[in-house]
Amino acid sequence: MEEAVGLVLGHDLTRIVPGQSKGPAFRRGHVIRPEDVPVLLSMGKEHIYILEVPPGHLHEEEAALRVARALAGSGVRLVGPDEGKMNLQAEHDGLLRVDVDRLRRINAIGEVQVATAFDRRPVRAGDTVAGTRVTPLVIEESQVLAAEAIGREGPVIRVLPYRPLKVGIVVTGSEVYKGRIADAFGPVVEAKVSALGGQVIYKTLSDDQPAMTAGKIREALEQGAELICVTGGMSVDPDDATPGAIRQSGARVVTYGAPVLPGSMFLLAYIGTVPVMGLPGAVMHEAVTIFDHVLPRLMAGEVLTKADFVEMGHGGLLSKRW
Ligand SMILES: Nc1nc2c(c(=O)[nH]1)N[C@H]1C(S)=C(S)[C@@H](COP(=O)(O)OP(=O)(O)OC[C@H]3O[C@@H](n4cnc5c(N)ncnc54)[C@H](O)[C@@H]3O)O[C@H]1N2
Ligand code: MOO
Repeated sequence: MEEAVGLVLGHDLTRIVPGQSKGPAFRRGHVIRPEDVPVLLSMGKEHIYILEVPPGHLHEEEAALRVARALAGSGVRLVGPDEGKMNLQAEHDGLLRVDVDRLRRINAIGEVQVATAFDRRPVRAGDTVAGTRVTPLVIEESQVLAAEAIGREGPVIRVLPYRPLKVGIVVTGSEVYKGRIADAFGPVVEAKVSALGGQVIYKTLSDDQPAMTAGKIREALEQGAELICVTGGMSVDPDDATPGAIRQSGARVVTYGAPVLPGSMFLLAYIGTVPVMGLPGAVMHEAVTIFDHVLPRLMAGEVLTKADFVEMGHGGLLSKRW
């Protein structure tokens, strides 16, 4: 080890003090000093790597940087390299999109590793949405070129911004309309819409009468709503009039019922290009429901079809810890 004094480190050296810290104690390019020797030995380094990159090969940091550039589409910025790893961060709040097929092909190259969050996850500005590093300290450039070729086919990782939509909320239920209980559903919907940058421009109560609810949906539309949420009355009770009311408003129903729990009695319809959602009681009561999966997609401009809902069953049993 003492012979290493004066030589140049080939990669960042990580030091972990359990329960306290993890990070690079020495960085690539550091010239080893005599006082570093006991620290290196305390980190278990009796031997160290000195940088030497043969022709046709890349150092791990340059490789990770090039792979990260190949992955990053709009709304994503690069951070690093640090300990050979590059992170991709969301530049703004939005819907994460991962091209899962391209991701799979890049990870099949061999020694290029790319980990992402799940496709279509809502993310916040500054969230890390993906990370990449290569396995060896020195990698054949051909592997990086293969990743770059896949990246040129189209973006692998993007964050789509939310559109600042004008939103209408129609809260149904005779108990709320007649003032027997206070509305607890409207505030939940309003908070989730506002958190994604939507602006509630219309909010009203309606009795469990299809004609009244349909009329209020039309009123929201006339006042400029670009997305409409109708709450309650979505289930099988004779008083549950909301699906019929949404149909009566002239909306084209994409799905009534979805393979997601909680929230299986959800309805999505469109009046022209304006989405109209029917939100069942669980959306008021549970922290994470189908609403949290569908709203970000609509706000990001996706137009959903029945096939999109059919796909939701796998993973559709939602966890409170999501
Ligand atoms: N036999 C079946 N039972 C149930 C089914 C089913 O398919 N078959 N579906 C279940 C599901 S899923 C849900 S969710 C619930 C209720 O869904 P609804 O959307 O019909 O909810 P409501 O009947 O309108 O209300 C239920 C409950 O919540 C209160 N509520 C509703 N809106 C408000 C509001 N704005 N503020 C405060 N409280 C509100 C309402 O008073 C009721 O107590 O049905 C399952 N059962
Ligand atoms: O549609 Mo209910 O909202 O699953 O619990």
